[in-house]
Amino acid sequence: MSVFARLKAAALDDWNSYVDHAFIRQMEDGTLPEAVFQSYLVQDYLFLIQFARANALAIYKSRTLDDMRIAQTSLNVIMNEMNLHVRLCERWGLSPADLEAAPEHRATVAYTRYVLDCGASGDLLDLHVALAPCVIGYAEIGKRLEPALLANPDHPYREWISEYASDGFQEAAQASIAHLDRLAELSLTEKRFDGLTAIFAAASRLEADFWQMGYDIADERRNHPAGIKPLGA
Ligand SMILES: Cc1ncc(C[n+]2csc(CCO)c2C)c(N)n1
Repeated sequence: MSVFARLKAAALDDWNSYVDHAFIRQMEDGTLPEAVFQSYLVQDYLFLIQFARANALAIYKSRTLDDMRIAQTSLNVIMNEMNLHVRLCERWGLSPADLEAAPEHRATVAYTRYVLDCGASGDLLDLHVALAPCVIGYAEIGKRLEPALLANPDHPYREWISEYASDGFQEAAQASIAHLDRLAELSLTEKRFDGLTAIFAAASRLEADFWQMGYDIADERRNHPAGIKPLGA
């Protein structure tokens, strides 16, 4: 059993609250309101900037060139992934500069700084366990949503789904599962497993909160159309 499979089994409720969130179900059947998706995507751009930093931190925390290359590859994947955000946001009249200038929502701050702190205060295994729900979860979600895309080529979220269902992302997730096993061989003890499960469970819950944030920003906007500017507007 891979370390990832053990972590997922140990934190299954938190994992499911993330990969089976209402946001994913509504995306699957195409009923996710566009305003919710938009709010999510703007924050996700800001999230990716911080995750680029987390991968830079992974290079700093690496002791071998192999570990460095893995973080470097991940950084490249993130830079590519941001093109999707730029492309989709352009259609709503938002430039990359607009995206970068958007205020971070508290859910974005909570998740990204939590991961960065796992890496700053822990070792490379702690950091990669904190990063695992992000990489592996999105690949699992992409695969789950792929049939909806095949059934409807005009699916409103086709670009997003095909990005995460793509071979590139599926391979990145497999590489991440294998890398966790290699890191664990060096430093995972049974005593450490509970602490790593706590990190994995927390990151999964923060992913679930990230989906929820899309609805919260859209609600805040609806309730204060011209008034108080909500966080992450
Ligand atoms: C909230 C949130 N969680 C996960 C991802 C997906 N993701 C982020 S970085 C990366 C590749 C790193 O190797 C992947 C797959 C996202 N976009 N937004």
